[in-house]
Amino acid sequence: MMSSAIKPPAPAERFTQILSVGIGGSALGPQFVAEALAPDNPPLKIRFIDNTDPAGIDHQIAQLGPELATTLVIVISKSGGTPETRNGLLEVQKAFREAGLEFAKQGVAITQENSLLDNTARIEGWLARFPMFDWVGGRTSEMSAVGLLPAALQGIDIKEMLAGAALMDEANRTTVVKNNPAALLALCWYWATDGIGSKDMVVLPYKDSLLLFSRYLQQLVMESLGKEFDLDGNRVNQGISVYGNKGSTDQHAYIQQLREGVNNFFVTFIEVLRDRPPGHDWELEPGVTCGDYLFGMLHGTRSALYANDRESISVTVQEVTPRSVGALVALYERAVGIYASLVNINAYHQPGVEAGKKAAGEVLALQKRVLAVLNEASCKEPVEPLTLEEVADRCHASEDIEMIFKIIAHMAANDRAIIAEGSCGSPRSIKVFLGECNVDELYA
Ligand SMILES: O=P(O)(O)OC[C@H]1O[C@](O)(CO)[C@@H](O)[C@@H]1O
Repeated sequence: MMSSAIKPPAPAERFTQILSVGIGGSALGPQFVAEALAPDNPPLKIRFIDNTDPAGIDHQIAQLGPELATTLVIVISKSGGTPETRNGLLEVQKAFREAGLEFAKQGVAITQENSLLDNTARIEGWLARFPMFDWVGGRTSEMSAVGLLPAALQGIDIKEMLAGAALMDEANRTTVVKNNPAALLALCWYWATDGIGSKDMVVLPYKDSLLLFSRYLQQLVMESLGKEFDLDGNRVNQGISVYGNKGSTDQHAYIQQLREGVNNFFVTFIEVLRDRPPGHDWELEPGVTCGDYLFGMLHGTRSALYANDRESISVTVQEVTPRSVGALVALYERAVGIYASLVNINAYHQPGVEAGKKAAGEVLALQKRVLAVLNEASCKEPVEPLTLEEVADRCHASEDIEMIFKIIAHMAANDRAIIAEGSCGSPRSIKVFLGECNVDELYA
């Protein structure tokens, strides 16, 4: 990539679209950068599968239609074992098989060497594999192959992104705090939130192309700073909540509450000085352009909030370019690191996420037991529809009866279980069985 060997294709070359499969730090940076910087008619248009929602995946694949044949699929996962990403890959591979296409010729993996994904891509002979390094965190991977490969293929100048990030890093190396942008930002967060996350960070870029900045920052800040224990093992429940969208759009949504409601936030205004590329501006009323209105809205809101004791930070960039976006990414990555040091926590792990993943695994394991019990009862002659209590008893999981109900309701909604009596609106009334008896199938 750095040698510029990777270029977007010329028209009528082999690929026309990119389908990126990844989640969290393996999706949010590329999504933000595509929205911020991709040209209006990129050489390769990018779309994302970033969830294990089957309908969402179907929607992306349906929208590709016959262009699946000319779609480069980039599967991104640092660990190479994230279930949502694995499921997205399996769904896409199924779509390729059904279309009579060979996935390996169009698949690219970005992952740590020897991960499950890396080994799959190697054994199946995918088009290419790009390494992710252990020391690059998922949420700080935008400037690695994770962000740079999709960006380069969309015709975005990745050398300029890196140059912007490098300039910002340079500025952040000074030990003179008032000249160090990341240290200043981190100190502002500390000041605004009393160093305990007492207020939320509302991120408001006044520029449509920066719409996804707040989503990107949400993971960067909250997954890094939201920690139960500090580095000395004290329970601290640290973190700063992040939300936002864009101005002035949000002025017509929730700014009313920010100005007059509960004072539990600070705003970060992202101001972009250049409204349009040179030579395209015009005055829609004497002396005033459309961009002047945006400028007025930003500064009007900022003053109105200030007048009511609501604090804000303003970050100003000249224009939205690969260089300024690279600089913004580096600024926030460093500010998060510095803030973590200020409050004595580890910004670079995420133990809390593991709890949810483990619990999801337990739900799926319970579902297999429920299926085994229902299968046995459904294979009887005549079929034996079971109540919730009966299913729970036979699963030896009476304490999980609510979860068993959820599992059955989900299966019934997807035609994988049949409600013989009662309705899901009144759980104790239902009797359930499977439409088919799968004698040969081993569910447990
Ligand atoms: O890149 P991976 O390993 O698939 O992980 C995806 C995301 O999952 C997390 O581990 C937990 O949400 C994030 O830190 C990470 O960005």
